Amino acid sequence: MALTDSREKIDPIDLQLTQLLTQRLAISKEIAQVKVAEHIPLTNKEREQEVYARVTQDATPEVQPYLRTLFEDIILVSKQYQAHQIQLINDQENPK
Ligand SMILES: O=C(O)C(=O)C[C@]1(C(=O)O)C=C[C@@H](O)C=C1
Repeated sequence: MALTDSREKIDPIDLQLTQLLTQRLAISKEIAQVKVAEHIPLTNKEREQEVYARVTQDATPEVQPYLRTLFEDIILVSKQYQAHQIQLINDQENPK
């Protein structure tokens, strides 16, 4: 199969992933707002382990470690986004 054919198959998948990851980040932002309101820590390691277990459970052993790394990165970015949202809320509540 030609390289261009494979790349044409990847492109719509990237678009879907972008849409889904954007939705995921929007939910992450909602969670950040709840965390500020209810004084809950940003990181929940137990929840992260649950996510890794669920997303890898039906995967083949060959791709499992790659999915794990992907989701570690997704959660890392989710937490960076939450930290930024929390900072914005705190700045609004305590203007300098
Ligand atoms: O479930 C939460 O508490 C979240 O903030 C979401 C999320 C995630 O992106 O999946 C992010 C940070 C936590 O450490 C665990 C999970």
